[in-house]
Amino acid sequence: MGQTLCICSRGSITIDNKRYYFIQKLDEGGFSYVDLVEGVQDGRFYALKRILCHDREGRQEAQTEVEMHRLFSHPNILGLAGHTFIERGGKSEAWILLPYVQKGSLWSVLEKLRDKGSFMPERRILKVLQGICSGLKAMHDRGYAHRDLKPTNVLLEEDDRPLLMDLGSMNRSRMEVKGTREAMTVQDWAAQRCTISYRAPELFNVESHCVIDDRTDIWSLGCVLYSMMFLEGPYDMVFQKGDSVALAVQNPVTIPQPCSYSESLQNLLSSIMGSNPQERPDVNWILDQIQDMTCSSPNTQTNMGSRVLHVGQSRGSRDLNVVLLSLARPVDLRKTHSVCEHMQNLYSDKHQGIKWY
Ligand SMILES: Nc1ncnc2c1ncn2[C@@H]1O[C@H](COP(=O)(O)OP(=O)(O)OP(=O)(O)O)[C@@H](O)[C@H]1O
Repeated sequence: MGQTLCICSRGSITIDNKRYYFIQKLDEGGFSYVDLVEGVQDGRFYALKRILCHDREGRQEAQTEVEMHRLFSHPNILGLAGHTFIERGGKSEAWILLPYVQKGSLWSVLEKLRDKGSFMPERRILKVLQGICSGLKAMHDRGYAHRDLKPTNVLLEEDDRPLLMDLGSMNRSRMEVKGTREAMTVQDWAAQRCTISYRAPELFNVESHCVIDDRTDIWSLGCVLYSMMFLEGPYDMVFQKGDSVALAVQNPVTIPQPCSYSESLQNLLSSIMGSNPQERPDVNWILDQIQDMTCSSPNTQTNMGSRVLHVGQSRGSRDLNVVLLSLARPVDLRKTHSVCEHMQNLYSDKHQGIKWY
């Protein structure tokens, strides 16, 4: 990537000999300002992330973020369009040019649903989760961990394809901690770089002799899944009330009840969010679960116009209880019957009887 940049009077910048017009401010992160710019040559929109580097270490961190973007060419990881460093008054600023994703972050989508009093259907959750896991798998397979996975760091394309972004906290996934001093260094680093309400329990009190690995991302993934289900992070309220997140994450996650999502999804959430990292699954196992659930879970919005609200089994019974919500129009009755037939086929192997309500 070239190092040339000029700021012209008409509000344009040049990176790698290509000019971009400034359009408007987009957002502000904890470490950066993000602007919308338009390529003069290609007419495309880009997000320009500007990071103020206070010292040599800050510059190195920004350089690492650039390198992490370059390392991956994956449909679920945001690519890099260009970058440069500019020096001003003894300080440097990293300018990272990224493809602009108009729909914005997963968090902004969840906020809109919450404002409308709506929710995210299970099938949609599974689709987004699968994409996030595919991006994570690419990172973990190459020995890296994201370390700051959260709904504001996932962008959603128009077709709901998620893109992992903000690779500024990424590092090698395996960190071997030998002694109290190293433990404190890792803990202080996590306090700065891993968002508190999505931070894995083992990063709050790092033990003197331990291995931190990519399962910190799995914890954060659980928090992202929880956010999609309940439109807020599991520890958002704890943090907002000023209570201790470090303490709260030691207990098993509480799933608000009644919950309209399938038991499989609730179980998946509980297994992902194990406080003990040794008991947390890896991303491959989660991808397998999602695959199974996508193929077999009937507790989703169907394209037949009816919605299965609940599937469950009474204790000690082989009967399956199904609560089916049919849309009110008469035409949907026929469709409801086809959902029943479909489910009868799905479950006939495993269950002697299905009770419909
Ligand atoms: N390519 C993009 N397309 C659209 N919006 C973007 C893009 N990149 C960043 N943004 C917006 O800017 C916000 C901040 O970006 P980013 O998370 O990279 O900054 P940050 O300073 O590292 O933030 P933090 O560390 O607080 O998460 C994002 O949450 C998103 O709303």
